Amino acid sequence: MRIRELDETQLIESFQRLLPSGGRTVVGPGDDCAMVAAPEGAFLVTTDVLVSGEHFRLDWSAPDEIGARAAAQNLADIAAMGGRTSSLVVSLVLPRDLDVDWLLALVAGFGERARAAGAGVVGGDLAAGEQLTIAVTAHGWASAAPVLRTGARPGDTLAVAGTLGRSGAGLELLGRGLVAGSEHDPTVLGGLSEAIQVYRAPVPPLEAGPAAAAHGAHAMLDVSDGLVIDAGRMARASAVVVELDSSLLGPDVWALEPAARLCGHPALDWALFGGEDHAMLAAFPPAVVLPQPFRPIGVIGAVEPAAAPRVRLDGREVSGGWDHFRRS
Ligand SMILES: Nc1ncnc2c1ncn2[C@@H]1O[C@H](COP(=O)(O)OP(=O)(O)OP(=O)(O)O)[C@@H](O)[C@H]1O
Ligand SMILES: Cc1ncc(C[n+]2csc(CCOP(=O)(O)O)c2C)c(N)n1
Ligand SMILES: [Mg+2]
Ligand SMILES: [Mg+2]
Ligand SMILES: [Mg+2]
Repeated sequence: MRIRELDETQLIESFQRLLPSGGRTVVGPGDDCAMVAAPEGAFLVTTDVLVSGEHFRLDWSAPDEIGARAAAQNLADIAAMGGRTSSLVVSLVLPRDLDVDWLLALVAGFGERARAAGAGVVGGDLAAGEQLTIAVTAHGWASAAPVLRTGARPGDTLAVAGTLGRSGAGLELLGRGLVAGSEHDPTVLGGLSEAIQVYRAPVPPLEAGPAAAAHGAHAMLDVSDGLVIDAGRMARASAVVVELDSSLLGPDVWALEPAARLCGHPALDWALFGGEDHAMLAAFPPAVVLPQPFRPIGVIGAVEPAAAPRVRLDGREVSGGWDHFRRS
């Protein structure tokens, strides 16, 4: 069945059983607004939009994976402040010939990730349009002070929780046709399946966010556009130099080697420049024992007189990463 055969009310009703209400929802979908219990501590809001062809492709991902990814990247932004998500709203622009079961699988994938994070899906909006688009807003709270991008200090340890470069590698494998995307077989090409899986539906280490906050992290963000470009954002916001140590990126590089051999370029490139794994990148005071699963990947340095905040890899300046509007 195509969605043009249903009306809006029928569609929304078919979503209901797929969406968690969450522990803080007072009024869920159905009224002019949802009502969510006001949080203690800081109230957090973030939004991210996903556009077919730009963030996902219908022939590369299953609908539940696209839904899971839409939830994951918004949940990761709340976690990257040291917070937890209370509620999500999700607005969909849908081509009229979209298959109803396909759409319900997307909504189910979204709902499952929200449920796993303890968040309610409390509303959204629907419109018809040519380009399938998913716009998500997440609301959350941080019980301690939120961890901003601005607080990194010289001497801090730079650490990461989660994977780097897997999504970028998966994207390249799919883009080069090295995986039968449409067959959707996770066993294809054995060791490469992790990269493809992370591309299709990343699993950010959400609990690492609040854990970092509880351990006194000075600064944090999630790696959405690439380690180097996102570390650069921390560097500028904090007016520091981020010093990355390539020897500490070993676990990511090793995991990416099979894909790198296939694609013919260094695995390190994905770890440095690949986006969308949504790892947590944080600066910790030097004496802190890092909370699980953070691992050190560098240090924070001071900006020299007349120099600019920047990122260096093994002492050499480095730049690059994903940008929606500039393609090199
Ligand atoms: N259209 C906009 N209007 C106002 N602020 C914006 C707009 N787009 C982005 N911003 C703000 O700019 C900042 C950076 O946005 P960005 O989307 O790069 O962060 P992010 O969501 O953490 O990363 P990503 O989108 O790559 O996951 C955020 O604080 C965001 O709210
Ligand atoms: C089909 C397809 N082509 C390219 C990419 C790569 N990509 C898109 S957006 C983005 C960064 C984060 O985006 P945002 O800032 O919008 O969250 C990256 C790495 C993809 N995921 N799917
Ligand atoms: Mg964003
Ligand atoms: Mg972010
Ligand atoms: Mg981005």
